[in-house]
Amino acid sequence: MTDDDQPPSAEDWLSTARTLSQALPLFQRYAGATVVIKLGGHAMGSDAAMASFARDVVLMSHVGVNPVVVHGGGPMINAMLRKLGVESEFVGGKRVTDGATIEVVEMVLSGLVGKRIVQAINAQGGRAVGVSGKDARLMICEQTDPALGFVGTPVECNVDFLRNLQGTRTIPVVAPIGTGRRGETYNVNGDTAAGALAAALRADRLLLLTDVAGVKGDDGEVRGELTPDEIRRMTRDGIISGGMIPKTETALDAIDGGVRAVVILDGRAPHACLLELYTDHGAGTLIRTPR
Ligand SMILES: Nc1ncnc2c1ncn2[C@@H]1O[C@H](COP(=O)(O)OP(=O)(O)O)[C@@H](O)[C@H]1O
Ligand SMILES: CC(=O)N[C@@H](CCC(=O)OP(=O)(O)O)C(=O)O
Repeated sequence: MTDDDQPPSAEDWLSTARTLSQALPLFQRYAGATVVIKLGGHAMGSDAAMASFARDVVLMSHVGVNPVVVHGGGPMINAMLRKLGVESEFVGGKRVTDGATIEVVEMVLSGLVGKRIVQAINAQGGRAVGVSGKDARLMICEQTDPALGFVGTPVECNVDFLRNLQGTRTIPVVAPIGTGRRGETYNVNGDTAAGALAAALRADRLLLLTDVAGVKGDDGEVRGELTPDEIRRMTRDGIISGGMIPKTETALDAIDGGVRAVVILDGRAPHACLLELYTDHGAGTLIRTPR
């Protein structure tokens, strides 16, 4: 408060107290829950948008949620590969990753992108640490397909390490880089990594933040809720295609693996995560098995 500021009046205090007492039961909703948030490269906007995302994650942590952030960074990898003159192509939504490419992928994800998120969260008063699937053998992978080179599928996730961090209210920020049993480095699709970690943690929610408002039906309208059967039918009919396929596949695998519900939502929308968790209408498309 500066010398010129008036202290808040009793009415102001009362009004704030009323708002807080209304908010408290709402925040009980996810107290103690584990929420895995996948922040895709296309959902990472300006510094202001990143700060807003970070504020939401810190608020979640303050009200008792255990957030685990898993990030992508495809566009940032593309930019660095271009600068270095390294060609790369995607097959089935995954980057064909040779020996030169994996070095750039690891450098960009673990170095640039991960630390940008860590710094943003810490600047908002949170305590974040950046790790990759290599740290504490968090994500052991096998090669997905020899044709894709160093692309890995997680086969073992040692999440005790994440639980220990949660015990000290530290927010893990995970880069989707895995390690092989013989010490290889693997590039893991960010959605796949988030789904595998969410399943291993038996997370209450997996939020996949992307650049569309949710999963759209054949009329172009975003569906508020879909069941795994509806997702399978829409994929068969070609209504779900392109970059949405790895997301919905991740959602189905995560639900099979014990995650209670998955939400695909627009990470560029202000307070997307808070709106999803703390409003009755939620945000994006909720995917879960019918109760
Ligand atoms: N049924 C659908 N509903 C919404 N988006 C879809 C659908 N089918 C395909 N898409 C495409 O999937 C894209 C999201 O995937 P992608 O761009 O790879 O996301 P990210 O970079 O966040 O991982 C959307 O921008 C959209 O073009
Ligand atoms: C195997 C594979 O494709 N890995 C991704 C990892 C980053 C990622 O998934 O980033 P987004 O979430 O921003 O798309 C890649 O190399 O681009």
